[in-house]
Amino acid sequence: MSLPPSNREVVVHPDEDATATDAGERLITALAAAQAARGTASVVLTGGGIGIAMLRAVAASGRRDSVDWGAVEVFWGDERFVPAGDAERNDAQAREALLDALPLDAGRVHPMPAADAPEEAGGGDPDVAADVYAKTLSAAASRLVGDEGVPAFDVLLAGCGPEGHVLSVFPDSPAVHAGSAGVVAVRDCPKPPPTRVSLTLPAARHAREVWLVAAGAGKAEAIARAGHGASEVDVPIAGLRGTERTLWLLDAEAAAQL
Ligand SMILES: O=C(O)[C@H](O)[C@@H](O)[C@H](O)[C@H](O)COP(=O)(O)O
Repeated sequence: MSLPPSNREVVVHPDEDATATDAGERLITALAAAQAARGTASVVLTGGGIGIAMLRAVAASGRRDSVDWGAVEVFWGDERFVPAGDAERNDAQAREALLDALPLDAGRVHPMPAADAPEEAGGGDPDVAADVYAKTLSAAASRLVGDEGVPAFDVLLAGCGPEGHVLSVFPDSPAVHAGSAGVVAVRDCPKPPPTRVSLTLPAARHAREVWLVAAGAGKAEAIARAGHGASEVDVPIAGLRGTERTLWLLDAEAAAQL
């Protein structure tokens, strides 16, 4: 049984659009505040409908340029292990929704290896891809402050599935039993595509702020179970916890059973 984080806040919105818009505005605020405090900012992006919708909200925001995007480090919490540029890739969807419109420093954008990358860069084998990304995180941890080889990300974003998965960590899966902070290969994922690369929950917990962004009645039961003390093995949502803040941005349907 995992204890609900004492630093968890829940904000409920009327609908999915309002949730995505608020999440986008909050992300702008958080990244600008991190830069004011530390000169740089880091964000871990995710995939899924609302994970991408909130990036579109950032792109459309009149406050977008309050962030010095050239000093933002971009990571992914999980990725589908498919060829680069495949529309199924979370980074491809993020680039189309927001990143390609921003003056980012390409050297600070860290996509997870694609299935067709060169072998030594993680292509062809998701376990090698996971190891390559773990090295990427370890190098970043020396720049961005962190321990166990994982940066103290300023904001880590996560969506969730109807059974409570977050990132590509599913209930009672090898990934959810990975007890250390790291990056793992995910095979036979219940949500297609079947092969993925994902941060473990302990790695996600290195983030200063962890935000769950979710909408729709289909998420309500898992969110309620996580909110009422379910274990992270049974409901991985329950394992989302930031070192400073845990924020759930939900629409009314997703929050209905809390
Ligand atoms: O690669 C992925 O698919 C995501 O990382 C996944 O964790 C997603 O965030 C949830 O499944 C929610 O997706 P929806 O918002 O589309 O329901």
